[in-house]
Amino acid sequence: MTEAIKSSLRDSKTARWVVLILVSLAMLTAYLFMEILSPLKTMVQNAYGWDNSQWGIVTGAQGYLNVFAGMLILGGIILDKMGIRFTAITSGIVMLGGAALKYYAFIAEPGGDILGIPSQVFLAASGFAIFCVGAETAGITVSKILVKWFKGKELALSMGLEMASARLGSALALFGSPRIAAAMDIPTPIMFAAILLLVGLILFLVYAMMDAKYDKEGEAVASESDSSDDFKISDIGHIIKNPGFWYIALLCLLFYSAVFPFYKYGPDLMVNKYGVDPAKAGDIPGWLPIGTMLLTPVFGTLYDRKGKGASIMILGAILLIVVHLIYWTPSLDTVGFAYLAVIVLGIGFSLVPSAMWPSVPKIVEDRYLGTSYALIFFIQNIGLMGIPILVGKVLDIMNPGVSDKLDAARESLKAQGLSASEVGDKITEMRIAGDLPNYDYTNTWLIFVGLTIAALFLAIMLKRQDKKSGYGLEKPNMA
Ligand SMILES: NCCCC[C@H](N)C(=O)NCC(=O)O
Repeated sequence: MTEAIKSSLRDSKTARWVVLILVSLAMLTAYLFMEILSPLKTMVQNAYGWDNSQWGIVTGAQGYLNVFAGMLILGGIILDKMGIRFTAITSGIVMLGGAALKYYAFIAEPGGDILGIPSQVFLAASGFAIFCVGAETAGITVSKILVKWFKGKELALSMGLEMASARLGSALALFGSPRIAAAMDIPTPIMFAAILLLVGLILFLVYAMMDAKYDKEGEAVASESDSSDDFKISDIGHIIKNPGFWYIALLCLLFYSAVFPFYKYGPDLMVNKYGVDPAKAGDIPGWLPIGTMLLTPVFGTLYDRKGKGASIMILGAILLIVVHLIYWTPSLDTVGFAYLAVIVLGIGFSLVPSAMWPSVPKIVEDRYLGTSYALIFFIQNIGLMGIPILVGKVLDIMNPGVSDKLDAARESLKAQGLSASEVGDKITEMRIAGDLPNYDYTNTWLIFVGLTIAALFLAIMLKRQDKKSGYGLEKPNMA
């Protein structure tokens, strides 16, 4: 390896793998924190008395700064202007800062209101919004890192493995978080995840040292200054004139809105509809990222070799409709159906991204690629913000009085001097025993059904546009 380092760090397979491991593990910690609260919805509501709208405010915080303050776009510009090392380390620090604020909201249990929102909800949402700025920026930075080190080598493989590692982070959060919370208390898994983010930041620092060494060799200058991946405001005008871009960006919005918010509400659906123990609420949704880790590279290879990208997206959207119809249908209320649906969701959630992301370069010119991905993520974040908020609001409207009954029980337990954790446990017991009501998700779940039907419509439109414009989405990627 020493010889290889002397010739060029990038030429060393070992060095490339070290880079891949460093950034993949850093992204694992980011995705882990992203979902650390998701499987705790039932517990959080039982312990702190949040209604569903407040849950939506916190889990939808992903987009507040990324969309409204344009931080995702700014992150892209910073990446291009300040470079990979600065952006990777800064995004690590931003994620950690946001995570610390979110942890504070749970450990300090601040009383009172901020801007008419309970302080705990406001601070948890603010922390998550800040964290998500760092996480999205880290995501685009890592893509650029992989291009820098793997272009012309094992690029697709490296991207697939990095994504698999990120998915593992989501799975660990979904399986682990409720167990830790049940054994200790709600703030503890959040604290563990924040500590892991610190490890992620250290990994970015180690990477920065390797990157600096590589840049010193001079070879990287040409590679990093390859402007095809850069974000440029002036490119936006060209991109938005392309109808194919709109079909794929809107498909991305609808499709991801039907999947990522499932992490935020799926565990609570498992408790309320399927009677799952809240300490295992994330177990069934947790199979989704595990399934996608295995299947996405398989479908990616299929697309590379056989093509049919637009058809794959149509099939993925159809599967998603089936999934959400299963979760919606009131009579399909046994755990077997919940597992069946999550398996089908795993297949759908592997099919669509494996065809969607590699299709973008077929629709937009290479020189607009960096800007296009940033814009697609920007549009996607509108859904990742709006859908959790909408679902929470509709769930409250569809379940009049349920939150009030839970509140009344909580107040009387608090008056007996019980801590938030003890109150939460007691409320959970009473809900399991049927002494307190559960939330009925039936009507609310139609939002997800509607999103997937709209996604199917867009996938069909994309295929038609492909025929018209000759993007080559149905053609293999490999010659
Ligand atoms: N809850 C994770 C949000 C990640 C959003 C990110 N912009 C993204 O789409 N990444 C690709 C993926 O499939 O995770």
